[in-house]
Amino acid sequence: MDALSCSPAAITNPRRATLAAAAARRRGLSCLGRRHAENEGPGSRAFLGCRGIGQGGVVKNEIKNAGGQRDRAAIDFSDPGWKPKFQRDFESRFDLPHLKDVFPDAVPIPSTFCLRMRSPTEEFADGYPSDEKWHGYINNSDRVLLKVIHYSSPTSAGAQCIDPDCSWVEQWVHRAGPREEIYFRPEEVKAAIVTCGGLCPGLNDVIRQIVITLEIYGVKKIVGIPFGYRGFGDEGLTEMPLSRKVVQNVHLSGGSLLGVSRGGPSIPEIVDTMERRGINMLFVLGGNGTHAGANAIHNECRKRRLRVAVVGVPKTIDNDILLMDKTFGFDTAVEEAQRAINSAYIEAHSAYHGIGIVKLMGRSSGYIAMHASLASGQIDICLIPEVPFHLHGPHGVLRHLKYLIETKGSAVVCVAEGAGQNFLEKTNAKDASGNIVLSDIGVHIQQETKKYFREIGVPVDVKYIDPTYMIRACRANASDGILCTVLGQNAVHGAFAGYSGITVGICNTHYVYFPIPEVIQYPRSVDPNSRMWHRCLTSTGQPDFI
Ligand SMILES: Nc1ncnc2c1ncn2[C@@H]1O[C@H](COP(=O)(O)OP(=O)(O)OP(=O)(O)O)[C@@H](O)[C@H]1O
Ligand SMILES: O=P(O)(O)OC[C@H]1O[C@](O)(CO)[C@@H](O)[C@@H]1O
Ligand SMILES: [Mg+2]
Repeated sequence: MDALSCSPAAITNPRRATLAAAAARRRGLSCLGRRHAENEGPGSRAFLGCRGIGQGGVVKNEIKNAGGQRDRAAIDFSDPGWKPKFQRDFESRFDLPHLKDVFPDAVPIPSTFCLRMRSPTEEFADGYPSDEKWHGYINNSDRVLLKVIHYSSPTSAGAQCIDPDCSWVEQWVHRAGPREEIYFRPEEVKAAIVTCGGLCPGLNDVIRQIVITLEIYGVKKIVGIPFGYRGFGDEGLTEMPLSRKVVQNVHLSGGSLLGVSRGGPSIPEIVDTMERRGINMLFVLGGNGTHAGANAIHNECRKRRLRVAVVGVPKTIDNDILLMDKTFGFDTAVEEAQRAINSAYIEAHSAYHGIGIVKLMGRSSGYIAMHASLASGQIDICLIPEVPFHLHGPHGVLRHLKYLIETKGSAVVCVAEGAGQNFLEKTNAKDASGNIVLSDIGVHIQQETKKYFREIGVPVDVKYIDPTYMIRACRANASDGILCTVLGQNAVHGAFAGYSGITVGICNTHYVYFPIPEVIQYPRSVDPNSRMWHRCLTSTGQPDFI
């Protein structure tokens, strides 16, 4: 069935095609679309069949477009001018909010960031230093291409098309980096850094780079807000003065120098505190929730007409922020997960009928589980939230485990924490930030596995490993260290350039700024029709579990 599911035979034989389409749906493939494409030729019908788009020329575009966004507006593809209109809309969506939007008369000054001649101890009594010959700045009009694959058909694996013909539509986003003109005088800046949400490898590296870069601009007043947004509400939590000296070695250990938290004060309370303390540059390190907060702080500052720059740095081992190649900490988490997987493999391999089960983080996205499975090459079954599965029944995970025990003698399962929540009783519990507290799928699979093999009278030795907090409390690896360095520096450049309500990211290996709302519309998740998920299936050799 698997072999047939997208084969030409499935396309020409209607019964097989039905079976194939069902199998493809289970895997999240676009086989149905391919069948239509073969029968009716390429173009809009194929696109309709593939993605279930509505009738007629005006198409309610519910798919993810090439920017990874769910389109909000209906696009009339019969209009020959739809493409430039789309691009204009895209450009305005990705335009970066700037202080000049609120203060049109704001006058920039030449940048104080110059690598040739800066001295961090310099005072500005005699004017700002400058080096007109230095060409290290980014032009405000520099752009980076958001998506680089031209899919020739919606049926291509992982295709993200805007229109039925999958036309090539260039989508440009703003290049990050130092600008020649800046909108803050360094001696008037009080910069604050806050780290929110769960821990993530690299937080200290980013804090360190923000401090170092601020000092190179000439900023003297730099503080850390203790324990996330909570530090803005609790007067007992005092600001931590930061300098190059303080942060020099912080990247050598994991965690956050400043501490983290979930929940905290309301947005007006946060902005009240910022006003009271004279904070006019805020660097916010966190995930989706933190960025929603950062954007709300930015809006509140605008409402109050405060000259404040709020800049985010996306932090999440889950890698669930839209549009970027990856978030910092993800690589390290995947690498650290290898240790747990390898231990589970050795335990399983050394035991008689050994089964190893490893649960990895990933509330709604299976990136860590998928990448860790791919990297290790030791996983037989990878289960992620994006791909439904059965535990029991002829196509269930347990039946496949029996097959693996019979044929290989051992097996290793990697499950993301958000997978298979439908099997578990909902707790209805929420954390301080309002995130649903998930039930433990790892423990459930462990129990069901033991029960199943007991019932069929096959002895197995099940070992369960939950390295959850170990994979995010460690220090950043080299590749994350570099990513953190660049993101931290760019966050400072963005703030000095006068942008606010933005975040930094890596996009096709280049560094960019995004308006915050564009990256937090919903959590980024693994596309079951992506080449990466297909590669994972190829590597594990697992069948559909539906
Ligand atoms: N919609 C929102 N508006 C304003 N603030 C928010 C919002 N969602 C969350 N926050 C605040 O942001 C902070 C972090 O949120 P959350 O705990 O969801 O972590 P996160 O940033 O998503 O990171 P993680 O990836 O670790 O979950 C909390 O202090 C929370 O109160
Ligand atoms: O136990 P905590 O600290 O609330 O964090 C758990 C959550 O943090 C995350 O790692 C996100 O950072 C999720 O994968 C996980 O659900
Ligand atoms: Mg979150």
